[in-house]
Amino acid sequence: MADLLGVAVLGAGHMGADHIRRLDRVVSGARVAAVADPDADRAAEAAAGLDGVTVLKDPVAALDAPGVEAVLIASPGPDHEEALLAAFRRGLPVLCEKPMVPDSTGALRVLEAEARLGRRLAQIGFMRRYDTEYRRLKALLDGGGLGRPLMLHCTHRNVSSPARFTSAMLVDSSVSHEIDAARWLLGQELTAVTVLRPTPSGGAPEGLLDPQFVLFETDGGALVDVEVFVNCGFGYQVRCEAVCERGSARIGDEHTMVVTTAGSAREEVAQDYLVRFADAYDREVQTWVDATRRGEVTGPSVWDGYAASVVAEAGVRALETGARTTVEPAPRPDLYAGVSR
Ligand SMILES: NC(=O)C1=CN([C@@H]2O[C@H](COP(=O)(O)OP(=O)(O)OC[C@H]3O[C@@H](n4cnc5c(N)ncnc54)[C@H](O)[C@@H]3O)[C@@H](O)[C@H]2O)C=CC1
Ligand SMILES: O=C1[C@@H](O)[C@H](O)[C@@H](O)[C@H](O)[C@H]1O
Repeated sequence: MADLLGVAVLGAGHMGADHIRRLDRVVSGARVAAVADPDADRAAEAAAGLDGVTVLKDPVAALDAPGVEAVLIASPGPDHEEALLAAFRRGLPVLCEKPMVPDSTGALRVLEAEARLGRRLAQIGFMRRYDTEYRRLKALLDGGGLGRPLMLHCTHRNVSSPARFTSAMLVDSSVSHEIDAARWLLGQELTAVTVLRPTPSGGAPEGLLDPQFVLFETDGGALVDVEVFVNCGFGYQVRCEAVCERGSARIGDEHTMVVTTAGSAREEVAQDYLVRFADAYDREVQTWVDATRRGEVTGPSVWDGYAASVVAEAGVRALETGARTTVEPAPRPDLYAGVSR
């Protein structure tokens, strides 16, 4: 391996451009070796000023560009499967943004492909596992001092949703974070889901079912509820309160700045995930680079990505039918026994 890990970044949109900046200027031990985006202008803009980088339109060709030793996938979710399978064929380590693959059949193909290799190559971008507040909550729950967790109450609000955001994406893109966080925090699998939909907000685009109220049941007898509201208009708010037998703990209120002026004080609310989770993304990518340079794969696994897709797909069916829907995952391959829960 070269002194710096050569990374191909596929997709140079919001997340891809931010990860390119991070690889170039924030994390140590890596460099951007290739940038691919079908939108050539976007790729060129994101790669501007970087030395020794190949800029292409074809994401698969980027994997064969000079100096590429690892891949960061930041294309839209439905494009992840092709990129993951192409990386696996070349034996390249991957950090893949969430959702790993939004449809569970495609996610299963990726799971089976990695299991056939017999070794882990991919880490999935559930960055909340690297957030300081989430890690404190996880340590508290694991410590057992508050007793058994009974419920998680979660809030996930975005100022506005991107163009082409669908009602299903509130579940399989936005709530995919809570699905992973709940599995990780509780160490339990989500077994059933119900989605309720109030009259949509007047601030939501025509036809978008926003907000939604999602209720999960777990195999450990806990309940997880999520208010997801992606056009709330006022701020990016992600909260989680764990209610346990002997106490409760809440995260999500810390990321703020209190501004005092002219006789009053007001709290500023982060406007998007790039601000709220900046530290988490930095830690996630640094951890991935360090592990890759050691020849290891750590963090959320392809099994975690698959599990999130199966749960989210049941959630989308629950949204469409209004019925409580059970989650029916494929068996967990031996490769993932005991991995990162
Ligand atoms: N971890 C997190 O908090 C977040 C994760 N994401 C995830 O990051 C991924 C990208 O999302 P955004 O950057 O917000 O989308 P975006 O729409 O801003 O950018 C996507 C880019 O991918 C390009 N693209 C389309 N097809 C491609 C392909 N086959 N190969 C390579 N590039 C392709 C598009 O031209 C566009 O430039 C998604 O999986 C999304 O769910 C997005 C926001 C936050
Ligand atoms: O992953 C993300 C986006 O794709 C999603 O659209 C947002 O709702 C989330 O807050 C953000 O973290």
